[in-house]
Amino acid sequence: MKIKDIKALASLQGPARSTAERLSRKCYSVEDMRKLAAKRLPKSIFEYIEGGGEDEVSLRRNRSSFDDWSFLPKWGSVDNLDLSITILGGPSAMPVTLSPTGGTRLFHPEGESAVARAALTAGIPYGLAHLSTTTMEAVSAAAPGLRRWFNLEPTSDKGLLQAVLDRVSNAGYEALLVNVDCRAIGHRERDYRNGFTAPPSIKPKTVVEGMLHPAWALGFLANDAIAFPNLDADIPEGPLASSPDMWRTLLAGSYEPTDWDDIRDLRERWNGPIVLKGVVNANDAALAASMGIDAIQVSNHGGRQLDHMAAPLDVLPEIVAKTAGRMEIIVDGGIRRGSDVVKALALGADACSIGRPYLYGLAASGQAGVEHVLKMITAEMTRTMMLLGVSTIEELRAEGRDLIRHRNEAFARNQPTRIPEAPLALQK
Ligand SMILES: Cc1cc2nc3c(=O)[nH]c(=O)nc-3n(C[C@H](O)[C@H](O)[C@H](O)COP(=O)(O)O)c2cc1C
Repeated sequence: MKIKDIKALASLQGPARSTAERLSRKCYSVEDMRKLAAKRLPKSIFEYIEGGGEDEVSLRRNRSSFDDWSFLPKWGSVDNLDLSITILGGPSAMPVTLSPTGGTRLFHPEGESAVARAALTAGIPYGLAHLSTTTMEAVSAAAPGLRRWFNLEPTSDKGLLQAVLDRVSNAGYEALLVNVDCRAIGHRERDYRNGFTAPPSIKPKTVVEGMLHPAWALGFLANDAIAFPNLDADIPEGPLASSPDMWRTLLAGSYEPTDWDDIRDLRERWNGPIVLKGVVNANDAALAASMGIDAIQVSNHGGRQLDHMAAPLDVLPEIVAKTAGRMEIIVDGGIRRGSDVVKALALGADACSIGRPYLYGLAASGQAGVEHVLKMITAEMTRTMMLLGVSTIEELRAEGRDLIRHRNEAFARNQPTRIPEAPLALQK
């Protein structure tokens, strides 16, 4: 080889000029971003994101359910590939939304505002947690123009409920995401073992963890203490931010609708769309549709609540059949690739939602990290649809069941239809 050939081969890269460029050089998947987040965060904080309830069976199933489905691509032209959809009466650049996550400033000082700006850049809706660490008004101000949904933890006190609904509406949130899977808090044993409290309390272990993760610790100490300001008006006992037991206090029950009457009541009070989040039971989905609920988010809370719960993808076909187009269906839990979104849509979902993937991005690199995660998912969806042979989401959903097959279905098809006769020699 001549010197000039070697020179042509050597592609020396200069230093990255922006965080986005740095990420695009070293982060090719959500899993890569997860590893970056794991390096940046103290173990107890990272495991708070990662963990699930009890033995984490729901958590693992969420992921494995996607591996059970295989693609059957079709050959044909793919023109003007378009990922955009209409969901809850408005546009989204792709069939992905950002699911609410409480305590977000624990992971990065810019917290929910950074997530909101990234969602705006990507052109997709963001569901803000009632237990967010930034006020709903500040998130609105950070990303005007963003389609904002609010994750309501309803209270049985109707006066208080109405005050929260008025505040949510005044702050420009168009839809409510109402939890129906949090009547008790899941037993997240990683958190207990790690001594995780929110806000983090200072123990010798916390100091050591902070020293080992100086970038996180500096950001954490230089910014406002973690608090849940959306609750300020409605928690009579004062600043929950100072109580290490606040998660348990909050989720002990008083914020959950006790039954369907509360959902009916909410339907009458709120003019915009309502999404029930945490439905996996097809009968509940049908009941919600009959009450004029606009959508459900089929979800097991990312495996963080009830363990041994069905994976959303596994129950999706049944729910789609039972609701028969009467409501929109969003699916979350275990989505880590654009191809996962394509699978859920092929099975009849209208959109998917993600939690941990965008938190990994946020923890690793703030707004740029969330944007990079969304760019990767967009690129993966685009590539998957191209290879599958579909150009639009409408086409994907219409042809869905012909383009995807469950492993048990494939196995059943390959089984002989009758038991073969024994060879003559053995019949005697
Ligand atoms: C750290 C963390 C906090 C969460 N907080 C909330 C919350 O406040 N309200 C809620 O409805 N769901 C919450 N979720 C669940 C997500 O909205 C979503 O259902 C779940 O993360 C989806 O699964 P995935 O993380 O595998 O994408 C939280 C999830 C995580 C990881």
